[in-house]
Amino acid sequence: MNTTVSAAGLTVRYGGTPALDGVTLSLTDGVTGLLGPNGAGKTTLLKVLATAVPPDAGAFTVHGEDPATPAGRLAVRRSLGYLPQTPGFHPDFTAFEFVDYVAILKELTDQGGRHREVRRVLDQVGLADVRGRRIKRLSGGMRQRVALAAALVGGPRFLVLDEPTVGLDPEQRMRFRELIAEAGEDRTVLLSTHQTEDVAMLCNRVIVLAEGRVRYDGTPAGLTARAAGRVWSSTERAPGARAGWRTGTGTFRNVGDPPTGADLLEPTLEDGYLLVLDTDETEVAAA
Ligand SMILES: Nc1ncnc2c1ncn2[C@@H]1O[C@H](COP(=O)(O)OP(=O)(O)OP(=O)(O)O)[C@@H](O)[C@H]1O
Repeated sequence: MNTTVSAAGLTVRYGGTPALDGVTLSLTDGVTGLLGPNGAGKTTLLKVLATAVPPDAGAFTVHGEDPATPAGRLAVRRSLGYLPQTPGFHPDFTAFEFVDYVAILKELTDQGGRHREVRRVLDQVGLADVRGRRIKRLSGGMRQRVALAAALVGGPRFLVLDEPTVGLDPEQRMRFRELIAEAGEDRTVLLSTHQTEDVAMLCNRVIVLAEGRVRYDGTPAGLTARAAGRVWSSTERAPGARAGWRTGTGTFRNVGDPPTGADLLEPTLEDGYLLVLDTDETEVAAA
């Protein structure tokens, strides 16, 4: 598949401390999940790729455009949809007014066409019925959908989503998965999340970031496979476990180094993620 976003050596330092430490990656169309512990640098990476923060070192291109140049930056911004971690809503705006405002910033100048586009994206995220309601009167899940509509307006080819499913109930999260999967069918989506389940269910690729560096870059199945033979069940707390807890059935579920003859269980992507964070090794699948 064609590379749409290509980055090499991206570095951002805050007061000398690197938040991003030489990140190299390339993205294609589809949904790529970005996982990492708190403070790993996920939001910083997304801000750089969304051209909100310039890197201190390294470079990247989006659809061949280089945002280090003024013309390239404009071209990247025109093809970008960004859902930030804390969308800056004006609470007195209605859902329609907010998305329309973002559409104006995205230079959709023809009012008739723009209003049609705003109605289209609000419809797409299931907010057609409440588009005239003030944002302060919407639920948290509805506000997230307004933010997604704002990211989708204008049909961007590169979508950057920073924890879009945080705080959503299971039904809303499933609805979001549908929308994100749909968006990824014909564009590049980079999705930062703490929900390993979201990554397992909708991403074709996953990048794990820790301390500003890429620790894993490959398929979700490959990340899950990292935990093969390393998850087991026991009746007592296991000393070799990196993590272990008593489940609802009364037995312990352990992840780590099992004893010989242990009762092995099917690993999940979360198990693989946990074990990747435990090592200093880096695994990057061939592009
Ligand atoms: N504006 C800033 N000034 C100083 N330090 C910052 C700033 N923004 C981020 N950092 C630091 O950079 C590091 C990476 O932060 P970042 O927000 O990118 O991580 P994250 O992976 O998104 O974390 P989380 O999962 O908690 O959202 C952290 O140590 C953070 O404290």
